[in-house]
Amino acid sequence: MTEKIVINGGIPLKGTIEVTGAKNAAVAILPATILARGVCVIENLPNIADVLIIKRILAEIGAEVEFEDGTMTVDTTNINTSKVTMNLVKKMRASYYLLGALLSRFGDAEINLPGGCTIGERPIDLHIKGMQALGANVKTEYGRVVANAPDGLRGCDIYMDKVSVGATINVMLASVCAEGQTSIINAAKEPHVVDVANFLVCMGAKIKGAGTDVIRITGVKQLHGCNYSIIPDQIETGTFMIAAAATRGDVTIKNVIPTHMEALTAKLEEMGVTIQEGADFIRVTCDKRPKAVKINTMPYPGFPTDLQQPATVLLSTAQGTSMITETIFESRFKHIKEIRRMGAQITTEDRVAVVEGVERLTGAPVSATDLRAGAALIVAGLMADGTTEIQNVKYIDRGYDHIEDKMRKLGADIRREEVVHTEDDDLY
Ligand SMILES: CC(=O)N[C@H]1[C@@H](OP(=O)(O)OP(=O)(O)OC[C@H]2O[C@@H](n3ccc(=O)[nH]c3=O)[C@H](O)[C@@H]2O)O[C@H](CO)[C@@H](O)[C@@H]1O
Ligand SMILES: C=C(OP(=O)(O)O)C(=O)O
Repeated sequence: MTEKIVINGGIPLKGTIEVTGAKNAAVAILPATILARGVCVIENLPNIADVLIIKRILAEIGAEVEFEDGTMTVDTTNINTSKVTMNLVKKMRASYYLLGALLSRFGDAEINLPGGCTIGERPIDLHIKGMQALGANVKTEYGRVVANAPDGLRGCDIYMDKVSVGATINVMLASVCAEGQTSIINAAKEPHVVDVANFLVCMGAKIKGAGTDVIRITGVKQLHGCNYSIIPDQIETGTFMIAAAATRGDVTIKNVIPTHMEALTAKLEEMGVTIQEGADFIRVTCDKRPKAVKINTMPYPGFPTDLQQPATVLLSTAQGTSMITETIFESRFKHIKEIRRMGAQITTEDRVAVVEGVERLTGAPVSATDLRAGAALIVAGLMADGTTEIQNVKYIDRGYDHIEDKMRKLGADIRREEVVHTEDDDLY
């Protein structure tokens, strides 16, 4: 069934909501369970499409998997293949983690090249270079990555040419049971990188330095099952913070780690938005048009690229001219074409967007091109006068756990409807 989200905007969001576990930690930790000899119980998982896809992939390769109320029990003891070539793999980015985990456990792996949001070219050369440095033969052919390490994986120093979340985590997965010590130099420091490292340590791995530029891993013989609870989602938290400011609302977001939000909090404060923090909550209050600011996306602890799209929408009604530079992904401005339909005044050149703040946005039919573009359009619909209809909801469902229910709890007039096709849809 194809669905759309319909929003009657202009209502300030007010109240309290809780965020769920982090998508980008969940989609790495679930493949990491392949490394365990035993049962892993993973709590605080978001109920999102990407998690359900990994669950299906794990089940198809022989794992026993149960998922209920945010907790997944995974027993990977009887996985019977290191070949993961079903179409599901292409539906998400994080399937690249199957490569590191299967190679580590079986000494070989074959996976379809991953999919994920179309926000740039997104090569996986650093993942492959990392596996090769550990002693694996890796080739890409017929849309698949094929790797094997007949002599086993051996620890070494791996210098990352770019800071990459995926490559850092994948090399961690491949090296935790390699012989000797591996150092990942110029490693990514995102909260989900640290969460995956903590999970692996809980399984018996020896990892030091996660969250810094250099991660040192001493290989162990094998890992065991464990119980683990995923960290709160930094990007879901940020999306709610932005939506609160964008609708001139007053929202308390619970179950968060405020230090993960520092880059966004600083920018919101610079815009004139009031932020209050407690040990595990953030309250965002805004009663006027924010001030224009400059944003440069950067690896953590810089401003996250995943929040650039919703932030652009917030700035579309700021006072003054904002400048947003997207340094991570070369095609992450696709949402701008859509929010221009809602009255935003934004020009782009290469990786820079210049946002001339307008008084208000107006509702329009729009379409999500990727996950955070979809989240950005929800924020736009909530702040706009009139009705906004967002098509391609499937992208939003990849990463947000019942977002419209949470927004409704904050007073938003938002609903999901089935798309009824008309003859016009078939014209071209
Ligand atoms: C599932 C997951 O966790 N997705 C996140 C992950 O994506 P992902 O792991 O794909 O992002 P990376 O951190 O790897 O990408 C950073 C940059 O490095 C480039 N690059 C990456 C790998 C590689 O082998 N070669 C290469 O050139 C990418 O094209 C990009 O320009 O981190 C991104 C950056 O925080 C987030 O936007 C995504 O939400
Ligand atoms: C880009 C994202 O996801 P993925 O890497 O899974 O495509 C995202 O979560 O914003």
